[in-house]
Amino acid sequence: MPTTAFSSINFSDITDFVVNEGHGVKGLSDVGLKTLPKQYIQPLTERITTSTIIVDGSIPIIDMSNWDNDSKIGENICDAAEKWGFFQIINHEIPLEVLDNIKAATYRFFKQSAEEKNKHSKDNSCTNNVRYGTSFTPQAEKALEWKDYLSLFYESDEEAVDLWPSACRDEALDFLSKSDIVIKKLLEALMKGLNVNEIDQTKESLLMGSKRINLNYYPKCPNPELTVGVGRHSDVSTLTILLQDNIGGLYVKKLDSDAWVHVPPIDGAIVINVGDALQIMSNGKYKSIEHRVIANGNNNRISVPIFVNPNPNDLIGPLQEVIEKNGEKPIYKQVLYSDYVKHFFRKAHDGKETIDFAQIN
Ligand SMILES: COc1cc(/C=C/C(=O)SCCNC(=O)CCNC(=O)[C@H](O)C(C)(C)COP(=O)(O)OP(=O)(O)OC[C@H]2O[C@@H](n3cnc4c(N)ncnc43)[C@H](O)[C@@H]2OP(=O)(O)O)ccc1O
Ligand SMILES: O=C(O)CCC(=O)C(=O)O
Ligand SMILES: [Fe+2]
Repeated sequence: MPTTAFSSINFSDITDFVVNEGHGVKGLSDVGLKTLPKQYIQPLTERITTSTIIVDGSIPIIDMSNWDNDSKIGENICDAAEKWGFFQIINHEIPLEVLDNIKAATYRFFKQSAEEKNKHSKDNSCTNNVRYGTSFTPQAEKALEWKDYLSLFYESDEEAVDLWPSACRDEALDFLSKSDIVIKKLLEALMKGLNVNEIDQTKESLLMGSKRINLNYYPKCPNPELTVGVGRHSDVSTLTILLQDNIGGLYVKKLDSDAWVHVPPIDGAIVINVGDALQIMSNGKYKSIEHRVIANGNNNRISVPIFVNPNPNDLIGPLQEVIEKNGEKPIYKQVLYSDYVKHFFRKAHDGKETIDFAQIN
């Protein structure tokens, strides 16, 4: 439990309590706050309303079980990446136990005291590769988001053993390593769809040269209709492999529309989405789609995305094969991937605007 009693949290101290002292929004939720602090009230335009939600469409569900014998699975993956930018996979061969273990580890990490978690905050962490935080970029946001997170950038098992929090380290490493086979299958199919038939070492670095795993915690929220769990954004990854629990609340923007579609939790499924890096490499063929998470008034929710990324030192741009073999005009320029990511992290969530950084004007 937080050391500060509910009655003594002054509203002007909220940011200090949540952000600086490391209690997070979980700390606010735990003390039974009845009214959403004003710092979390989002403008009307950023709240999801029933008028923008559609119920007559849903992202594809792709069964991976017959991968070795059925080339249609690869085609369906490419189709989903073009038309939705999002899909769910089932029978993906990541053991269910690995998924259960990382969910339990997420709860274990966030159940710790603020003092323990805050050892990994931006100011206190002894490494940039481990970061505990809240909202997205509190210093750049006009309204905060109702989410705490732990973000772990993978360098090596040895480094993780030394530096990642023991509450979740082994389970996070296991989820990362067990997801590798399916990540390679997905990338193989997506490259085939671009007429890239071989993933050599240079391509492998570009497509999956770095990985980051985030543990997201969305505590029960007073007045959830006034705020968001995560604001509208697209991921800056190549691909994101997302494990969500059974609560729901992730919404995806339907291509070329203003409608938002719910991503229903399916036991044992993994949600896959195309990130900006793959949209850029495919010269816009695969879509990195805006998505967001609502806050929930009744339940806590967790999710665990693995962001599969280029290497930070890679230059990313439309792949040569796409331009040469397919005879396309590039719509994006070459940018250093770490510059792209820094641009993303230094501003508040702003929908699809990050990609303007790479657009040829
Ligand atoms: C948290 O809520 C989120 C997160 C997301 C994430 C979606 C993704 O797609 S994450 C995948 C990102 N890709 C990578 O991490 C791979 C490439 N990595 C890099 O290039 C570098 O590791 C780096 C991320 C650029 C950091 O390099 P470094 O040299 O350490 O640069 P800094 O100057 O320290 O950081 C730059 C800037 O970013 C902020 N920042 C760094 N890491 C994180 C992080 N894990 N979470 C949040 N912010 C981070 C850092 O504070 C710096 O900002 P300043 O204002 O302090 O200058 C999607 C949705 C969410 O809600
Ligand atoms: O929690 C979720 O379902 C999605 C989170 C997300 O979009 C992210 O962490 O990038
Ligand atoms: Fe995301």
